[in-house]
Amino acid sequence: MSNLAAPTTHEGTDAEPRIHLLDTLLANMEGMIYRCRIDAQWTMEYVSAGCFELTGYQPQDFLLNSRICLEELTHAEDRAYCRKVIVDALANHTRYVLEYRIIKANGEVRWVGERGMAVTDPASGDTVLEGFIQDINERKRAFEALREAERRFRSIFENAVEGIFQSTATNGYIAVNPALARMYGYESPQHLMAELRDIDHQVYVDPGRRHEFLRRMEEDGVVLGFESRVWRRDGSIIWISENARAVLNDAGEVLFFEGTVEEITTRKQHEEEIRFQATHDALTGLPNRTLLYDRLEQAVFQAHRHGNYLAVVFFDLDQFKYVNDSLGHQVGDRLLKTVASRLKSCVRDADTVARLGGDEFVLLLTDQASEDSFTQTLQPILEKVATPWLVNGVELQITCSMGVSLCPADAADADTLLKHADAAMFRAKQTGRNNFQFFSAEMNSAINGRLEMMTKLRRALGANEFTLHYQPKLQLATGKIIGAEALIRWPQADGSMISPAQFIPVAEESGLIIPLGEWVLQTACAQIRAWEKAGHAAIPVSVNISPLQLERGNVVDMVTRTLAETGLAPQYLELEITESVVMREVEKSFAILEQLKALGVKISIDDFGTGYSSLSYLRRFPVNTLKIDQSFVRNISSDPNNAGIIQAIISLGHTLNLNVLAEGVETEEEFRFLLENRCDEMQGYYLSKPVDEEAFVQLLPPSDA
Ligand SMILES: Nc1nc2c(ncn2[C@@H]2O[C@@H]3COP(=O)(O)O[C@H]4[C@@H](O)[C@H](n5cnc6c(=O)[nH]c(N)nc65)O[C@@H]4COP(=O)(O)O[C@H]3[C@H]2O)c(=O)[nH]1
Repeated sequence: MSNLAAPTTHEGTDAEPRIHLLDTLLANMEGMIYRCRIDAQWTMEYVSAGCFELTGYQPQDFLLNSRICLEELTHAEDRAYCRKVIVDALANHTRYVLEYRIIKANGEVRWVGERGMAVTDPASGDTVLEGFIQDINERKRAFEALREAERRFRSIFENAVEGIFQSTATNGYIAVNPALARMYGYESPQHLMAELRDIDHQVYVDPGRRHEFLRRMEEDGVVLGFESRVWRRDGSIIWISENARAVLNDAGEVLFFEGTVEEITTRKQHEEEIRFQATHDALTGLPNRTLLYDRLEQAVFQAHRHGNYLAVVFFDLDQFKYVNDSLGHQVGDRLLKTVASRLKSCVRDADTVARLGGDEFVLLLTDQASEDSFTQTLQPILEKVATPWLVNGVELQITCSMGVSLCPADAADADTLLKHADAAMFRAKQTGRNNFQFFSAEMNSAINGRLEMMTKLRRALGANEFTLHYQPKLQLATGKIIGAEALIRWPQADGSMISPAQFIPVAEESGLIIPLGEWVLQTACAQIRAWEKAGHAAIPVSVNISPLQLERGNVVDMVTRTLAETGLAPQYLELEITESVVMREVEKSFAILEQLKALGVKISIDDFGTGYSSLSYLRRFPVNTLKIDQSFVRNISSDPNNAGIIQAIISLGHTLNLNVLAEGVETEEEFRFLLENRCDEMQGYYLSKPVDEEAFVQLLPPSDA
């Protein structure tokens, strides 16, 4: 052993080659083989050549501590540890294994690994240590880096806000982090893993959810944004979103799944709120038009499929506008809420009560075995809605009208069913309200008739097809014609006339009454001026103002403009407003009438006696004339009630200093009665039917008469 620093003796020549081999091996070995004494310096007796590579010192530097000793070479902080491990091994007669730092000759600190054992020197009989020291700096550094990375990842795992899990394909968890345990309501990850052994049933609320998770995993190897409802430990339910992937082995087999879990309950609640708002009515919480259509389409589908009946009920409160106008919107809203809950209480859970807006509701009654069973549902609704309710200590009552269309009998699609139910509701209103009507084919033709009429009306207005007739008014005391009522006429190509009773309601319904009414006003005013200019005595002409004109059209502006355009003095224009319209919106009507009065035009209340005017209102209203409705004039002799009513109206009118006119006077008898009862004026076939302008002009007295 040429580079052995200590002298060694070997007996026998056959040992030479072995010694040579050992020499070579020891010299070329990475690391240092040593023999040392068990003393304070670990005094070296033998050090192999690898010593230089390992420490930067020559083997001779160590031998018998000539320049440096092993104790000194060892990093000061590790010396005690090294000594303890060795001493313990000696005591236990075992090998020792150490990892510690040395300080090389150039001052560099490096990690080394050492293993060795105590041996007895056969020559001296002393116990010495023989061992091997190797540089493990790189391995140690890699290990440290790994440990650091592991520590960092564990910290992320432990402290993440999101839940993190590893789970098996067979329904159990391998690892979960504290966030997931908290999210699912468990004390710790350990508790969660101990208790949740069946993810399929214990975690997911909706059956088949785990199956879906596994299906997607199998298909794509990942599951992204997987939203589910899951149980918490206390039985409550939360929404979660999972992102997960399959971890595979080299053979491509699934080892486990790992992923993250985010709680999204609040987001889901917001989404749910937004969805609810988009599909429900804010005031009553009932389904709105959008949701109604959805449900209706489904119900139609089901009715076809199962052969059951479906009823679509159009529901509208009677005179709801009065409640709103007279008691205010707050009371109106409360009423609508009350109605909504009453309606719900009358139908089954599977049925739908929706609000379309205003006081319009739609009911979908499904799954009925026969058409008759609907009647049994609707009758109680009429009664329930009409039950009085208390508002600020005052008892109020409101009724409703309903129209019903049936699927499949009346229509097979949602739109037509709704349209038919609406038509039937219209009929219920016409037949005195507080009732329900089933749709009939004849209603359908009425709707079509109305639609056709609307189109024709619009065209006729553009083509200026209308004309005015005038019906004279007679002053009973003098027998003189003192005015006229302008009445619209719609002559047809065949010489016939369409009655205003037919087309005025359609014009009202379509809004066409606004331009039509303006045309009437302008034509009448221009006509009076023309008569005047032609040398006839100027007489006032009255024009009918429709409810919609009063409600929507700006009547005051229209009259002001027309008077200015035609140059007519306002006292020659009289506006006839129906009593029921005035009474419908008392305050609004009052304001408009005041402004009209200020313009100087006259105002008469048409159809008086049919609209329940109260005396106090009449006194306030700036009107000139009460026109007794023709229904009272008719049969005066045969019906003493009518005679009494007319006498009462005349006397009331005179008390209030108003002019009283009776319309629809057809007979001498009626004429005499009115004369005797000091009615001021009359109008009717007895004197003249409404006639065209040329015929009317013959009735007019000359200007100096
Ligand atoms: N049986 C009978 N009827 C008599 C007698 N005297 C007059 N009449 C009719 O009674 C109606 C009186 O007009 P109204 O009550 O305002 O009722 C009017 C009015 O509400 C409406 N109307 C007519 N022209 C206009 C108009 O220019 N504008 C508006 N908004 N409505 C109009 O149409 C309704 C019907 O008008 P008309 O068919 O012209 O019917 C007129 C008139 O021809 C009589 O002695 N016996």
